[in-house]
Amino acid sequence: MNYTEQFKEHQRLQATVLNATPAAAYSPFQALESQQLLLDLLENAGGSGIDVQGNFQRATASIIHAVLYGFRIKDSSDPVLRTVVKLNEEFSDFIKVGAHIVDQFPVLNNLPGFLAPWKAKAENHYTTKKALRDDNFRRGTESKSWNISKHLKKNVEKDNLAMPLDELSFEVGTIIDAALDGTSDSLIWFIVACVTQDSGFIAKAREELDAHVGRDRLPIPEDRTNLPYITAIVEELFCWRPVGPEGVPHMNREELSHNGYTIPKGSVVIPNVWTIAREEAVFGPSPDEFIPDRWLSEDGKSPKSLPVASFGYGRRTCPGRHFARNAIWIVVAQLLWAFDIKAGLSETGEPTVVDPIACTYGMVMRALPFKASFNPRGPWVREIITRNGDTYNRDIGAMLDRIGETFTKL
Ligand code: HEM
Repeated sequence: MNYTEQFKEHQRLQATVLNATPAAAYSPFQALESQQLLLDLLENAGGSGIDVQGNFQRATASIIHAVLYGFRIKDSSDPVLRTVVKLNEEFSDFIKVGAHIVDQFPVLNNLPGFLAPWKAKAENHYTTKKALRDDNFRRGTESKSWNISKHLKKNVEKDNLAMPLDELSFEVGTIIDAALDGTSDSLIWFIVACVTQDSGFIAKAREELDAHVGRDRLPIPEDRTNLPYITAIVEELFCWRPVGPEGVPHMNREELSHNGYTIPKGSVVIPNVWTIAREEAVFGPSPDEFIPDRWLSEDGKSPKSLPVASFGYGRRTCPGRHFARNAIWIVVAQLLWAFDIKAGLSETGEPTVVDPIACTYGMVMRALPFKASFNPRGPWVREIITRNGDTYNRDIGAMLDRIGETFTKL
């Protein structure tokens, strides 16, 4: 969508539920799903390892579907989750610059459908997406407890905004699509970092966790100020493996001049996020190595503010960055607290070799499937993770209503 008044209206709505303050309200739910993830990983502990993708996708999908629509995703084969994953993959293929000849020659869009196969593909994509989004939005708005769909619908009606409900439904679905890949793929890259890049960062994180959290409870979001090294790990993750290394293409609305180059109005500008994240003058030496310490102040006691390109920039910067940071932070803290994470074993019992750069190409840089094993660091881990049983017996309606109450005070 162009940078129109209509687009700005959507951005304003997104800000009301995704800015730093509202985003903090979702932390209890993110912690709950992180705990469920630990339980799921614990189930497979001691074996030859598991394919990590399904578990991390499920956890992320469950957080976002719960807060946006009021229902959780309990299984990685859930049809709602599988449809979002498939649509995101299709979308990533569609928007590759030059993927279709019509991108170079827009006039070809006047051809009849049988000579323009991209039209049927796009139509089919849209129809599936709209049906899924409308169905989820209906579930959300008809649900008894608070959720973002209900909250936004109420605000659109209260403020008399000229936004039809199916446009709002599309808006909420866009947040789901945007949130799923970035968050789950960053977490999967974290596992790759644990398995392939440990030159001492795990021991350092454990030292911090043992000192401030101990072994009687899981880390919680409120521990964040005491755990700057965990924050440093998360920031390094965004830089080491930006999930969108080619950023998102933009078009400049005015002619620009940069470093002596003229960029004519209407050019497609593609930010090279990968290279920006490897700028030694900003991030220090060895940018290809996973070095969380570069994100710490000189005394090592607080995170250092460095620019992060992974979330985009300017007026289109990712509105979900606070949500993403919170969700990833709690999972990283709890995983490091709980497990020794190693590469999975082959059929003959040998550790498999995980290639730290094996990935998909397209809008999203996703680690290729690999196996990892998650073994509890000690007996206290199983005791604490299983202490309260399955998280599916929690009253999520009550949790969501508490988030709603927080919103009334914002
Ligand atoms: C590590 C996780 C994430 C990364 C790396 C990421 C990155 C990005 C990037 C690069 C953009 C495009 C910015 C541009 O156009 O320049 C974007 C857009 C967006 N992101 Fe994120 N994001 C992440 C997680 C999330 C989450 C958790 C949410 C919501 C809860 C979210 C919601 C959005 C939305 C709504 C847009 C705008 C989409 C549009 O314009 O249609 N993102 N994100």
